[in-house]
Amino acid sequence: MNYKIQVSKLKLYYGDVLALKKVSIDIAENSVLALIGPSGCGKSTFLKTLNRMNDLIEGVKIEGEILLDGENIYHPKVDIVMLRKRVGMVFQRPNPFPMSIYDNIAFGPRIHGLNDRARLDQIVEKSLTDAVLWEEVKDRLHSSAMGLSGGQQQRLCIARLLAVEPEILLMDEPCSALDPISTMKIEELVTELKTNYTIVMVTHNMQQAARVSDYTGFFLSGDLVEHDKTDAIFTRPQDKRTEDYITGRFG
Ligand SMILES: Nc1ncnc2c1ncn2[C@@H]1O[C@H](COP(=O)(O)OP(=O)(O)OP(=O)(O)O)[C@@H](O)[C@H]1O
Repeated sequence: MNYKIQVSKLKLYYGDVLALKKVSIDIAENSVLALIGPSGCGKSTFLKTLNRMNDLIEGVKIEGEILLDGENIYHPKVDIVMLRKRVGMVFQRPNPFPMSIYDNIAFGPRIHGLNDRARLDQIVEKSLTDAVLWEEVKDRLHSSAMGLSGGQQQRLCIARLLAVEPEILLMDEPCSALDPISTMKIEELVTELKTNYTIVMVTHNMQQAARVSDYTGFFLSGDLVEHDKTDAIFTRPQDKRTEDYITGRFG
């Protein structure tokens, strides 16, 4: 098995509070890993360590190691802008920029120095096609992205990530603000995207974890209690706490 990310003995402190306690997990390339667990158990904190989003928070201290393609992403020489290009993130609430659909998608490539109009046109069409949004927006590319529905905005945010050709997509409860049909579209999209990307997704919805992920990790109070193939986690968990959680006995 080819591991895209290898996390070993990762600890994260917010000041004196230990929010991640020696988390170790290997994440297979071109797979979907779902992270489940009760509120406040450290899922989002863990997700953010994978593209160093926690570095911005004062008082955060990180120990342990995260390798991306074998290279430590916490090495002082790592270029964080390049890291975030490789490891993109989608948030709970869609956050399009207040500009046109086209400019949202072209934003990243332009920042990275691309200004050729024909090439940008191609990237915009490909990214929107890959995010299964092209057909819905191709006739209004120059209208404001703020006029899209919530579900369309979330797919736009995914298209915006794809435009800079990442390798890993981090998704923090990407469907929590969406209706059931938009949720289904994002789930179908995730299943398609894993052919080309490695995806790590936080979700509160266990049916969603069961539907879209290949692997599932269960967090509790900063511990990664158990991780395995999704099917194994949901049918024969090894740890009593995982079983209690997935059967709804707590959380
Ligand atoms: N910026 C911060 N400063 C201090 N403590 C924080 C910060 N962010 C998170 N925490 C704490 O770290 C712990 C883990 O939080 P985290 O947001 O990772 O949990 P979560 O599992 O994603 O929760 P939820 O499902 O509610 O989003 C919590 O106790 C939280 O209060």
